[in-house]
Amino acid sequence: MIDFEAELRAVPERRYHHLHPFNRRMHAGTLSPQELRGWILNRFHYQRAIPIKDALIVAKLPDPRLRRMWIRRIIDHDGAASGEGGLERWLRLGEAAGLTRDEMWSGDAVLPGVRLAVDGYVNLCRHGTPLEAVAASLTELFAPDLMRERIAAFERHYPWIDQDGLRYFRVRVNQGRRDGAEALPLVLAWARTREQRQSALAALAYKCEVLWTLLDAVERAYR
Ligand SMILES: O=C(O)c1cc(C(=O)O)c2c(n1)C(=O)C(=O)c1cc(C(=O)O)[nH]c1-2
Repeated sequence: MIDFEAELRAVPERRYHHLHPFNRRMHAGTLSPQELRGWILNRFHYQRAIPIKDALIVAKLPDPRLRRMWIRRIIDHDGAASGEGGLERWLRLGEAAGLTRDEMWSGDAVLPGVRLAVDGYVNLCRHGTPLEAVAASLTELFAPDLMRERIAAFERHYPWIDQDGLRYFRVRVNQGRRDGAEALPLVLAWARTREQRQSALAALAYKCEVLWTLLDAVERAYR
């Protein structure tokens, strides 16, 4: 089992979007305001799809304990009431960078490649097994460290974005750690056969490609 965990962790080590040139430039401080706004706007399209894919996962879980665990992810993003939650915090990030809520909610300016990538992730969760859908979320084992670096990079290089706008990432660091710690044991327990392990590894690799493709599209459009 240790070996399988190492195999799982090796996928994002090689292919997660922290390695993407656009992300490297973000952290080096060389993105223009227009590029950053383009990233935030297109990432909102990803963010708004997360509670939808999580609802698809909840519908596949046979056990009340697991459904309770996974439903919390939907609340994390949608909030328990209007004006709360991760989507709201992402909108505030966008506003701090000079975007309007209408621009982000309308989705009019979302790039075609980003739409396809996000559809790909949602459809994996719609049509895949619970094992594949949960395995795909395991990029979250890597997201918290990336976000901590991102917070430092924003504070240092993009001071024109108000500190309050960064709350999305500050809150998300701990949520992501908890999500990853919850999902990993499920994947390790469910993937018993070689085929199941292969399907989990393939789903995680696909998810890395979704995130990579999103940055490819943004990099090309706003340069
Ligand atoms: O900013 C990032 O680098 C990043 C990456 C990821 C990820 O690895 O998919 C997520 C998030 N952020 C995020 O904010 C988030 O809510 C989230 C949910 C999920 C998921 O697959 O369930 N990934 C991510």
